[in-house]
Amino acid sequence: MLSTLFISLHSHANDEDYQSKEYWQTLADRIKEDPNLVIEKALSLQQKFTQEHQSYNELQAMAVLSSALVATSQFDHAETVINEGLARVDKEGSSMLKMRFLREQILLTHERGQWQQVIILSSHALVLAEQENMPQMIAHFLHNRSRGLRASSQNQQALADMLAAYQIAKAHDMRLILAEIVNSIALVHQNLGQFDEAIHYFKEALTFIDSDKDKFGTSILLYNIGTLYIHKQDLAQAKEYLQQSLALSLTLNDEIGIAYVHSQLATIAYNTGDYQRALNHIEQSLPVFEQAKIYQSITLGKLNLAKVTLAQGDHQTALNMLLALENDIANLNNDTHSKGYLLALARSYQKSRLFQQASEQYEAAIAHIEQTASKNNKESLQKIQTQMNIQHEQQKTELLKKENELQKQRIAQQDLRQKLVYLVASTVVALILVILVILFQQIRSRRKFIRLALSDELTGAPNRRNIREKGAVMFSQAKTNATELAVAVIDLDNFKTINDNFGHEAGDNVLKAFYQSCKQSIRASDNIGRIGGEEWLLIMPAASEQNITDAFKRIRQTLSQQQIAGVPSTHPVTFSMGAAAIKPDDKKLDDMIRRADSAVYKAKAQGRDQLTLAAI
Ligand SMILES: Nc1nc2c(ncn2[C@@H]2O[C@H](COP(=O)(O)OP(=O)(O)OP(=O)(O)O)[C@@H](O)[C@H]2O)c(=O)[nH]1
Repeated sequence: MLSTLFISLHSHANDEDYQSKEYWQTLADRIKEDPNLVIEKALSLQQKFTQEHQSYNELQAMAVLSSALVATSQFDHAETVINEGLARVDKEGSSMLKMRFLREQILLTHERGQWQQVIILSSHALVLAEQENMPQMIAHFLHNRSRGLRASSQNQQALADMLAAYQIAKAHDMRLILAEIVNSIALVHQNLGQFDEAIHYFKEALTFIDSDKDKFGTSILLYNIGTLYIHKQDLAQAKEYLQQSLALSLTLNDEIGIAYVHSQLATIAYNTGDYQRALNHIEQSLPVFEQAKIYQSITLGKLNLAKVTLAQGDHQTALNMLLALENDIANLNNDTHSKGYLLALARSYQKSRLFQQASEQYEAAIAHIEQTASKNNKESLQKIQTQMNIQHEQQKTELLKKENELQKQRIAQQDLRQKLVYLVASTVVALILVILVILFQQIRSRRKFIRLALSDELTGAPNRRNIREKGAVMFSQAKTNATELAVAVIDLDNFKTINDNFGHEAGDNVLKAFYQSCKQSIRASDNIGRIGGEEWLLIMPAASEQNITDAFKRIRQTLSQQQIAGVPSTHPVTFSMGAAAIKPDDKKLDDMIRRADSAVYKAKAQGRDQLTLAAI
C-alpha cells in the first residue's frame, strides 16, 4: 500500500498543478496514511523549488514537510523547518501559509508540554484566522488553545473555547475537528477526575472518525480510554484498550505513540506488582520521550522508574531520583501526578527509615489531596456561584426598580402634599381677603348707616335728631356751667318759588349751598343741622347777641356770593333767622327753640331776609 501511494504521488509529478490549493491539500491529507512518504515527497519538492527559485511553492512544500515531521514526532527537524518557514512567510504575504506553519508550531509546543506557549501561539493564530474569516482554522485554533488551557488546568476557559470550537465545527460539519473537540471535552472531565464521563466522550469521539483512515487519531483515543481505565483501577479493560492502541501505533510506526502505550503498560505492571515488566516498559518508552524532548512524559517516566526502583527495594536510589524530580513535577501542574509523587516520596523516606521526613511528606500529600478536592469543588461551585451572582444581580435590579417606583410615588405624594398646602394656603388667604372685604364693606356700610342715621342725606348736614341731641348736650353744659347759649331757627325764604320756578333739583342745590355757606360762616364750636324741609337749627354756645348778628351777616354774605346750579344769579336766595338766648327759667332745649321759632315767624312777617331776636 505504501508503494502504491508513493507511485501515485510520483505519477502525477509531471502534470501537477503546484499553484492549486488542492494539490497541497491532497499531499497534506496523505500524512495520516503515510507520513514518511509525504516527508520524502515534500523534501524533493522543496529542493526542486529552491533550485527554481520558486519561493512560494518552496514554502508550500516546507509547510507540508513540517506537518509530516510533527506527525512522525521528528520535532527538532520540524522546528527548524517551521522557524525558517515563519521567518520567510511574511515576505510572501500569505496568511494561509503562515497559519499552517503556526498550526505545526502549536502542535510541536503541545507535544513538548509547553502549554503557555500553546495558548499564546493559538491566540495569535486565531487573530489571523478571524481576519481571513476561515471557520475551519478558527475552530482549529480555538481547539488548540483549549488544549493548552486544559493542560494547564484552566478548565473553565478551556471549556469556553471548546464550546465555541464545537459550534463552528458543527455548523460546518467538520467531523475530524468535532472528534478532536469531543476528545478534549473528555480530557476536561478527566482533569476533573470524572473518569466515567471522560470514557463516555472518548468513545463518542471514536464514532466521529474513520478508524481505517485515521489510525493515528484512533490510536490516541484508544490510548486515552486505556489510561482512564487505569485511573478506575479496571486494569483488565485498560490493558485491552492499550493493546489495541499499541497495535495501531505499530502499524503507523509511530514511535511516540508506542512509547506512550509502554509508559501506561508500565503503570499497569507496577500496579500488579510485576516490577520487572514495568521496568521493561519504562525502558521502551523513556528514551523515546527523551529523544523527542517530551518533558511531561520524561518526568512521568522517571517518576514511574523511581517508584519501581523503590518497590524493588533500592530506597536510596529511589529517594535520590524522586528528590531530583521535585521541580519537574511541580512544573507539570497536575494534581494526580503531584499526589503520586508526594506519596512515593513519603514511602521512600519511610523505607529509608527517615520517619520525620516521611511523616512530613504524608502530611503534604494529604494537604494536597484536600486542596485538590476543594479546587474541584470550587470549579463546579463556580457555575452555581455565577448563577447565584446573576440571580443576585437580577434581584438587585428588581429592588432598584421597586426603590425607584417608591421614590417616584414619594415625589408624587410630596408634590400632591405641596399642592394641597398651596391650595389650602391660597384658600385661606382668599377666605381672609373675602372676610376682610366683607368686614370692610360692613364697616363701610355700618359707617354709612351711622352717618345716614345721624346726617341728612341730601346735604350731609346733621339731621333733626342729631342736631337736637347735640343741642341738648350743649344746653345742659350751659346750664351746669352757667354759660351763655343761643339757638337760632333758620328758614329759607320763598323756597317753594325756587322749586316751582327752577325745579326741585335747583331747590336741592340751594339747600346744599346753604349748608356749605353756614359751615364756612359759623365758629368751630357752633353746630348747625337740618330739622325740616328748608328749616335749620343753629346752636351757638357762649354766644352773645352780637355773635348771633355777626353769624347771620356772615352766612348771608357767603350765601349771596354762591353760584348755585339751576338758580339764576339774578334771583336772590335769602333766609330768615329767629334767635333765642338761654334764660335761667329754661328747663330744656325746646324752651329755647320755641322762642326762636316765634322769632323766625316774626322775621317772615316783617318781610323776610332778616334776623329777629326773641325777647330775653
Ligand atoms: N327742593 C326741595 N324742596 C323742599 C325740600 N323740603 C321741602 N321743600 C319744599 O319747600 C317748600 C316750603 O314752602 P313753604 O312752606 O310754603 O314756604 P316758603 O315757600 O319758603 O315760604 P316762606 O317760608 O313763607 O318764605 C315746599 O314747597 C316744599 O315742597 C327739599 O328737600 N328739597
